[in-house]
Amino acid sequence: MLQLPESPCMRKLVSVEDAYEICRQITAKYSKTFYLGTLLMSQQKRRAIWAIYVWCRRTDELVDGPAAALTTPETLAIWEKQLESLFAGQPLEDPDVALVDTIQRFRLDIQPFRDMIAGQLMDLYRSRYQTFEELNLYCYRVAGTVGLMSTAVMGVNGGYNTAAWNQGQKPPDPTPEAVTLGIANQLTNILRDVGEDARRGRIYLPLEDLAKFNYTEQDLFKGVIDDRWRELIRFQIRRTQEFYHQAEKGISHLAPDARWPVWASLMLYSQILQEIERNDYDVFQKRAYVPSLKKMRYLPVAWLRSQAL
Ligand SMILES: CC(C)=CCC/C(C)=C/CC/C(C)=C/CC/C(C)=C/[C@@H]1[C@@H](COP(=O)(O)OP(=O)(O)O)[C@]1(C)CC/C=C(\C)CC/C=C(\C)CCC=C(C)C
Ligand SMILES: [Mn+2]
Repeated sequence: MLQLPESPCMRKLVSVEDAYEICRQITAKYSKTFYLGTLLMSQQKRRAIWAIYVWCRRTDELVDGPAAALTTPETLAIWEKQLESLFAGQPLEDPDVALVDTIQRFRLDIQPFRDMIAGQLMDLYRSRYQTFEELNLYCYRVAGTVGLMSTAVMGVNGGYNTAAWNQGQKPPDPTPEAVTLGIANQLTNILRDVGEDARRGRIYLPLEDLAKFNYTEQDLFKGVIDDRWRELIRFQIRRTQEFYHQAEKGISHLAPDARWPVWASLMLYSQILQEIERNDYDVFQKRAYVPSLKKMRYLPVAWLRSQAL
């Protein structure tokens, strides 16, 4: 379990180097897929992504972790005050030392961080989404924001303006696609975790979609897998794949050294959708995951795409 501040006291904090090492270890422990992606980046960018990852993970744990029952809107308000302190250059805990360094090096914007806290707040008072539009807003807040934070670190295609024919033109902005990839990842996460969420009384699939396929909340809580369910999930998978497809178009506008890691994480994470199909849409009893060996096989394909597309 990740720790929240015991008390933001006057304790001496670790060095910047040690703080990044703490963030590396936490990223490696909690997310094999994203950690693998960061290993394909330059040292400076990869460390910054670890620092961001740890802040995001800790924010998520406030509402999703083992101590979530103790979290109130007030807890999130305190967390946001702590965030403001980081942006003012004042770390309060060891991993924050790395994030403060990252914020300053990459001139990060505070807004996506605030938006993510707003997303976690939604989890405190909502356990249903009526429409896809409502779900989309939630997904932007908890995951599209990660796309914005990461893109600020990874950088855009700097070579664009140096080409004579591009003089005076702005380089294409990949941030909409970065948000789209975050949303695609979150939609995938929701499909993978339907059973786990149902056991906590939560349904993230839009209720309008359940109705469209004549599948009820009671069916979902009972874990009914039949043709209505398969059609419903196929529909969700297709929609999510469209988000991935849209996101792919932005990758060539990222800095060249960021394209391989992003292609790799996109391909690995979207592969979870195929695993759900392979499990015959049983997301109640089985957790769809991509085996490590298979992940490795995607790396060269991701590399080829990063060079060619
Ligand atoms: C390779 C790279 C740049 C990775 C970014 C790593 C990073 C900073 C991840 C933060 C993840 C996090 C802890 C977010 C908190 C909210 C949350 C839990 C969101 C879900 C992530 C996955 O969580 P989980 O731990 O459940 O995953 P697994 O158990 O390991 O499966 C989310 C699904 C959201 C993840 C969203 C992203 C990584 C954003 C992706 C977008 C980009 C990297 C921008 C790319 C740019 C273009 C132009 C396409
Ligand atoms: Mn969560």
